[in-house]
Parts: sequence; structure tokens; C-alpha cells
Amino acid sequence: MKPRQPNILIVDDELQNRRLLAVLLGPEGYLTSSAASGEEALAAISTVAPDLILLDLMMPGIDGCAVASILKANPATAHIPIIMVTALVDRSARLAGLDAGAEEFLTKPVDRAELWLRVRNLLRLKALGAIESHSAELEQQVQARTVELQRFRTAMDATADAIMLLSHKTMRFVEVNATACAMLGYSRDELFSMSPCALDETDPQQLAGLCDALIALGTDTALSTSELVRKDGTRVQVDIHRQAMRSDNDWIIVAVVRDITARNEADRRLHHLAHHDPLTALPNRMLFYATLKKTLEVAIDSRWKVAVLFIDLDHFKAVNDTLGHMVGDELLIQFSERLTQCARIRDTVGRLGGDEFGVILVGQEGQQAAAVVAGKIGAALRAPFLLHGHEVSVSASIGITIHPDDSSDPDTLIKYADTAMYRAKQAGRDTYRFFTAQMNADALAQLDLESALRRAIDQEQFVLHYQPKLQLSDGRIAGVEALLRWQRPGVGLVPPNEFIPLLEETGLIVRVGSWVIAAACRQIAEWLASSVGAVHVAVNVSGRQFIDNDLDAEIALALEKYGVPGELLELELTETSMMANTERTIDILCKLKSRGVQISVDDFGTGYSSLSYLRRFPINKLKIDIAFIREVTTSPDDAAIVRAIISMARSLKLEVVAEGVENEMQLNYLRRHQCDEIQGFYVSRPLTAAALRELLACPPVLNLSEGNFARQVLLIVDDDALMLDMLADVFSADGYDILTAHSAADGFDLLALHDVQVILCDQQMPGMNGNVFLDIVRELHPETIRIMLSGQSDLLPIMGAINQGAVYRFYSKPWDNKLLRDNVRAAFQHYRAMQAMAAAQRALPLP
Ligand SMILES: Nc1nc2c(ncn2[C@@H]2O[C@H](COP(=O)(O)O[C@H]3[C@@H](O)[C@H](n4cnc5c(=O)[nH]c(N)nc54)O[C@@H]3COP(=O)(O)O)[C@@H](O)[C@H]2O)c(=O)[nH]1
Repeated sequence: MKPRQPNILIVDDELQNRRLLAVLLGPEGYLTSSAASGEEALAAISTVAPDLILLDLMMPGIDGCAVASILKANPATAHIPIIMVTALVDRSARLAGLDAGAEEFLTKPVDRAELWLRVRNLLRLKALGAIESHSAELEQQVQARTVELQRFRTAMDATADAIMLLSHKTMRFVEVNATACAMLGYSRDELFSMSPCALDETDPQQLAGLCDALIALGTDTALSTSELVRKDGTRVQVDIHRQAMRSDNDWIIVAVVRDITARNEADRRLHHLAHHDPLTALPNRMLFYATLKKTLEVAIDSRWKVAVLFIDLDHFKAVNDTLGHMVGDELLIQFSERLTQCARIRDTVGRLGGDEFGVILVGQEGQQAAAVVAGKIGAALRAPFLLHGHEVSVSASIGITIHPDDSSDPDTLIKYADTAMYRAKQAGRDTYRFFTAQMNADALAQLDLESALRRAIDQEQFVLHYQPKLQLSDGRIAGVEALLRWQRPGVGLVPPNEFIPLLEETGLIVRVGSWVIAAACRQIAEWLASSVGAVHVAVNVSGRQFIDNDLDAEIALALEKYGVPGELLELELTETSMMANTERTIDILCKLKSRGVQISVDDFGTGYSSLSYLRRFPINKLKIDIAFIREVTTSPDDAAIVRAIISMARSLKLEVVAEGVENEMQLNYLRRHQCDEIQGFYVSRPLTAAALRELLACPPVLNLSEGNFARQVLLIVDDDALMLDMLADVFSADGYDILTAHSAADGFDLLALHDVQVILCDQQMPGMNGNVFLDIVRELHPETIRIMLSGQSDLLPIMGAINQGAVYRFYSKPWDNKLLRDNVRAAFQHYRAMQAMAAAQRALPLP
């Protein structure tokens, strides 16, 4: 390229001088322009700045010094070199010129060689000055950029995300921050020298394609999740935001890389938490369901069978309620471990909630495999669990459904397995049941019944019947028990056993129970206001009424609403319901008792039966369950239980009511053993309110004669009628009340009805012989004195009976009348002595 010709401005008021200088400069390749005055020069310079100015010192108007001063004062023109041309040779004129800013002087007339030399030197110097200032400028720029870059790097390095800048042209990193180095284990220089493809195992074409796509996106950023390989070969999961940015004639791909390992781990943990039971770590209901759904999809294609086992621990609630939730939790954990061991790796074990677990079995066998696993689960539970120092034995009830036999829908399979599990429970627990179509029909019937019951509640289709309780001391009606009946439209009166279990199961018992309390209070108030007067009414209360609502407030409200004194209301609770939620139940019962409400334990003897535990409850009465009353006069076991309950109740100062009394024998037996009240068909069946009113107006007269308590009653038992007569004759003169029985059965009835003190019994009787009879009597009526009459020479059975305490004396037939009478008299004396001793013991204070 041809160098640019320097442009020189000649300023002189003399044309001659201007022309001369132009002529002198022309041959040296300079372009010249001229100005005839200082003003003209300044105007020209403001338009085009010359490379050098030859300035005449002495000019009219603005002289050379003034022009120089103006130009040097202006930064835009200060750099233009000025050669002052003057005819003046004195020193002061020259100094004035230099002072004004001129770089050089030429004296007129101008010497050509000196002119060229000065011009050339000044132009060179100017060029040098321009370069220097340019490099200074450049240096400044570089410094500024370096500071900027440093600041940028510091900022980049302080960023938690890795930042990597990739040149599109070179496909190499041009910048990376410290986080990138730390994340990937490479130094900055290593990253600059390596191909980015090594980091995510792509090939260069892929990378180029990715960059092109980003460039096409413009300023938009693209997000992707990827995995990068560290220097040590390990992998790091990352989110990458990429953006292409123009940089001169290149594109820079900016990648902001975030390590998402921790986030992924947190996500994984969250996912695990959402799908697993935190206590047992087993899949929860949601995951169990999802697994079953997937398993069924595969099974349908591959024609496999899938069995679903629904497992529920038996009496788990009792463990929880009595030993506490910590023990309950531990049981669930240990059970889940045993359960998992019963399944194969490919099976799924899950916790469906509470004490309910599920197992999914896949295979060809279906039923057989399910039965085997169910058997294994049962066997796994044989060994007791050691739970925080308590040894606990539990069993499980299992329901089983099979795909494709029962259904191929996950919901239905689980529901059917649940239904079958209930059947296993009903069958006595600790067993398993396969689902059957009948179960489904039953389940549907249950649903029908449930909706009918909901309607019954809304439409108040319930009524109360009342069954009297008789006080044994005086034969008066002591009160009544309110018993629920359902007047089901189109069906008639439905007894509670047919619907109370479902009310309990569905929780509807709480609403119905509230209705019962209100209805009973309303009825008490009605009787109170009528000629009937005060009637003490007991209502049955379910355990759920204690848990699900504020029973105390509810009863208080009902008593207040109907103006009923608390003393006329009694609550009957079963032992089992008392054991659930003990503390809350005790609290509520105490509040109720303070209102005068009586509390009795229903069905006593069938549940927990721990009187020491029951002492914590503010109870007034025990109701002995009907199961012990049915055979109380013939079953030594039942009789012993009844007597034990009465005696324990006495010592705790509780009243005792026997329920289900159906005959006079039971009544007398209970009366003789100090039972306070009886309830049962013998007194009356449950009655409508109207029928009860009539009964109360004209109460039943029951045979409650003082009996023969003060008399001496001798029972003679012999199948031989002649023998019976003879024996009765022998004792007729001794003033006893003599009862005769032809068989053991008759003997039991008479013993129940009368206060027999001495028994004389033939050993050889058909049916039950004397040994067995007296042995049972010993248990039923231990206070009696039992004498055996034997015609046998074999004394061994009699000796046995004597040793067991069943027989007090024995006599061989034929007997000596006098000896026999003496001994019977002695037997009565012995009886009285024993009674006196027992009474004295009873009178002693309790330990
Ligand atoms: N939670 C509630 N439970 C209630 C309510 N009303 C009744 N029930 C419970 O339902 C069960 C069955 O009651 P029901 O069919 O009324 O039977 C009672 C009596 O009829 C029956 N009974 C009475 N005497 C005799 C008899 O001599 N022989 C005989 N075979 N049965 C007899 O016993 C039932 C009373 O039992 P109990 O309550 O234990 O005293 C029953 O469990 C009721 O409790 C209610 O409102 N809420």
C-alpha cells in the first residue's frame, strides 16, 4: 500500500512566501495548502487537520503566536507540529513563538535543506508520538480488559455452578471456572487442551450439531440433563444451560453446568418416602398397588397367575392398647421381617396400612403357591416375638385372591382379598381363606345392609325395648336394660345381633349410640312424669362412642335436656371396649360417675377379666355373661367361675348382675351365692315401653321365699324308690327337711333350688353314678357335706372319692340306722361349724 502523503498547511500573509514554501515542499512529496491569515488558518484546520503547519510569526490580525496558542490549547489540534517561520532573529521573538507552542523555527529566507530537514524530523516525531500514544492507549485498553477479565474470572470462580465457554471455531474451551475444575477433577489448562467431547462421551459431529442448533436458537438458552465423566472416571449428574453468544467473528457457547447429584438423591429419597412405609421400609399401599398393576399387565400377556394375599394381624389392637405403641411398632417391624422371609425375591411384600400387609406372588401355580406361602406365614408366627422385654405371640388372618380366576383388576383383587381375610377372621383367626363368589355376594349384601342402616338412622327407624332386672334380695324390679331394635320397613323388627356388628364396623354405632342415649333419657323422663315413676335404665355403649365423640358432654346434654337425674342412667360397657383407649375411657367414666351415672361391665368373664386392671375404672357393677349362667347348676367349671366372680366383686364392693337367667334353678343358685340381681327370660323378655309399663304396674311374683336357709335340709339321692322311702323314714324323726331325688340330674335341680346342707347318695346309680355325682356336687356346692351309701365290696372308688374330698363319710349297705342318724346329725354340726368359720373369715378385713 502506498504511504499517505503528509499534508502541510502554509500560513503567511505574503503570497510570495506561501508560493515559495509550496514550491520548496512539492518535490519532497508533501501536499500543501495555504492560508493568508491566522483566522483563515484556524478555519481551515477546524475542517481538515494538517499533519504540520508552517506558520508565519508576524501577521496582521491573529499573529503566529496567537494561532499557535489557540491550536495547542485545543486537545484536537494540540498534536499538530508547528514550525514558526519568521524574519525576526531576535531571541525574544523566538522564545515567544516557542512559548506559544511552536516546535521549531525557520528563519526567512528559508533554506531549502533546513526546511526539508525540519519538516521531515517533525513529521517523524509526530508519527512516533502518535504510535506511543496509540500503544499507551492500547496498553490501557489491555489493562482494562485484564482487570475486566480478572473480575469476570473471580465472579465465575465464585459461582457454585460450573461455567465453561467453548469456541465454536476451535471447538475448545476458552474459559472455565474453578467450579468446573473442581467438579470434573481437571485443571484449567487440561480443560483448555482437551476436547469437550471427552466430558460427555459425545463425538465431534454431535457436538458441532449441538452448537449449530444453539446458534440457530439465538439468545435462547437450552436446558438438558446429562452425565459428565470426571477425570477419575466417575460420573456426575448435571443440568446444563447452554447459550450461544456472538464474539467478533466467532460464536462462544456458554455452558452453565449444575451438579444435581444431591438434588437427585433428595428426589430419590422423597420418592422412596412417598412410596415406602417409614416404619417397616416396605412398599406402601400406593407402590403395592402400582406393582400389582404392572405385574398384572405382564401376567396377562404371559399367562401367568398372580396371587394377592391380604394379611391382618389378629388382636394387634390389644397389643397396642395394653403394651403401648412402641411395642406395637416393634411388633410390626419384626412381623414385616418374618413376612418378607416367607416370600421369594420376585414376590412383593407391602404394608397396606395399620396392621394390614399384602403379598403379590407371581408364577404358574396360583392357588398352591398362595396356600404354601400362607402356611409359611402361619408357621413363621408360631415363635413368640420379643418386644422391648415382652414376649408376645400373635397370629394372622389371611385372605387370598387369584388372577385370572377372581379378577384381573388390581382394585378388585385387593378388595376381594380383604373380604376373604375377614372370612378368615370370622373362621376363628389364625387361618387363611381363598376368595369365593359367595363372599362377594355376602359383601354386596353387607353394602346393601349398610346403606339401609344409613337410611334407618336418617329416618329414625330404631326403637328401644326394655328388659327388667330383678333384685334377688326382695324380688323387686331394680331397673331395666334398654335394647335396640330396628323396625326395618318391609322386614319387621330386626334384632341387634343382625346389624350392630356392621354399625360397629362402619362407625355408624356412634350416631346410633347417641340416639339410644337420647331415646333412653326421653323415656326415663316420660316415666318419671307419669305414674310409673323412677325407672333405672341401663344402655349399652360401644367402645367407639368413647373414642369418636365427647360422650360425657353428650350424656350431660341428654340428661339436662330431659331433666333426668344421672342416677337413673347406667352405662353397660364390655371389658374389651374398656381396654381400648384406657386413659380416655377412664377419664370420661369418672366425669360421668360424678354426674351420678352408674357404670357396669357387660359380658363379664368373656374378655380381659383382670379385676385388678378393672379396679382402675370407676365401675359399680359386673354383669356375669350368659355363657356362665346357662349351665351354672350343672357345670362345676361355670359354677366355680360364677362363685369366683361374685366373691371378687364382693371384695371390691361391686354389685353383681347375672344375665340370661332362664329358670328357677339358676335363680336360686345365684341367690344362694349372693348374686344381687338377675336379668333374663325367667323374669321377662325385653318389652316395648308400653308393655313394660304394664309389667311395672303389676310386677311378676317370683318364688323368692326365704327358703330353707335357717332349716336343716337333707338330700337323699337313690335310683331305687324303695330305698329312698326307707331312708326318708329313718330320718323323719330328726326334724330335717328331706328332699329325695331319683337321679343325679334331679339331684342337681334340687341342689340349685334348695339350700341343701347334707347329701346322702347311693353309689350305684344308672347314668351318673354316686362317685361322679358327688364329685361334681363338691365343685358346684362345695359347702355341702356329702355322704356315700355303698353296696359294693370294692372300696377303692370310695377311697378315691374320700381322698379327693368329694365324700365326707361312707356307709356300706345294709346300714345301721342309729349309726347313720348319728353321723348325719354330726354332718349337720360339721356344716354349721364350717359356715361359722367361713363367716368369721369373711368378716376379717382385706389384706
Ligand atoms: N352397642 C349397643 N349394643 C346393643 C344395644 N342394644 C342391644 N345391644 C347388644 O346387642 C346384643 C344382642 O342384644 P339382644 O338381641 O337385645 O339380646 C339381649 C337380650 O334379649 C338377651 N337376653 C336377655 N335375657 C336372656 C335370656 O334369658 N336368654 C337368652 N338367650 N338371651 C337373653 O341378651 C341380650 C342382652 O345382652 P347384654 O347387653 O349383654 O346384657 C347384645 O350384646 C346387646 O348388648 C345398643 O343399644 N347398643
